[in-house]
Amino acid sequence: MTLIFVSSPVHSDVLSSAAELGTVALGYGPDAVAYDVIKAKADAVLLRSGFFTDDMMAGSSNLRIVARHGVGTDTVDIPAATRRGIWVTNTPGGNSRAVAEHVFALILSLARKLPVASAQTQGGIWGERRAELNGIELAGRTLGLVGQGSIGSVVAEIGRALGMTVLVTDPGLDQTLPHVVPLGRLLAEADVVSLHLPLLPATRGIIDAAAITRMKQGAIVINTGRGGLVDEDALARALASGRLGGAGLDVLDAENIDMVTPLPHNRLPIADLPNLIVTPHVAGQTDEALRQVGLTALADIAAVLRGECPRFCVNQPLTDPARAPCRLPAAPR
Ligand SMILES: O=C(O)[C@H](O)COP(=O)(O)O
Repeated sequence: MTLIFVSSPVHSDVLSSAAELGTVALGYGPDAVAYDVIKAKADAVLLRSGFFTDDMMAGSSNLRIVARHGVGTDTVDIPAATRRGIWVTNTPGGNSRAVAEHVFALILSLARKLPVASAQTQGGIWGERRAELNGIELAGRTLGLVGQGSIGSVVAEIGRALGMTVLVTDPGLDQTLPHVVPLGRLLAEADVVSLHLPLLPATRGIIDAAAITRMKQGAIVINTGRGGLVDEDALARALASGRLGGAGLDVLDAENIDMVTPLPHNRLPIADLPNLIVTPHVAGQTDEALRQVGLTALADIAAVLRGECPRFCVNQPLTDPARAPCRLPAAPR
């Protein structure tokens, strides 16, 4: 009997479809089972947040596929999977709209100081401190996107619809396009800088103290990509001093240590700042996106279990039985 391990909560439609493919073991909830306990029997893993390491693959002798529920594959040891004959897939585009809308939820909340306004009002302060709540309008302002893959493209579309000028830094785009600019120019001109990049050695700390000094006074930083793209200490200093106007973070560097519980010391690296909003890696978490992403991941699990190539493979397992090579997508964005 086929065994599918589902690491973290997924859409109910995804669970019922998974049950049609085989037995489902859950890594969460009242019936939670640790992966190590079932690893010898698992045929497929549907992986949400959390790591999937070489150690976890060792002893997973039936395992054919680790299907990432999402775009980023930074939590999976892909070389180990390739070596061990395990497919790794992801779900590009499935949560782009959800993440892009979350980007604007953060931008608009910061632009209109909604967290402070709501806290004051619910705390019984109605009109007397309204002057502290003056906001800014987005129309006519410049939105700088560092990276423009599938998510960045939707962010750009929404930004333009709100009357913003969009600048993009992305080495993968045609550099002669008028809105494609070097990072230095983007930082100098953008009122809002939004990051849409994978975390790589070259992108770690792309928004650090030096980058912040190049930004406009009062600019807003949004990170829904990966923790570690922003130097959180430098960001906290710039928010506290008023050098930056606000920041919205859906991801934290601590997630790169422990994705599931990224606050191991019960301490947010940056906190208690009125111009900061932090959300717990939920930008892609709408009902629509969860369903779409989960079903896409499951379709690739079904394909691999049938002996077919998955649609969204990010590796080509070395020891997979001979078959027509799958077309590998471009590097993850
Ligand atoms: O990689 C992604 O697309 C996001 O980080 C969401 O991932 P998740 O489905 O594991 O929450």
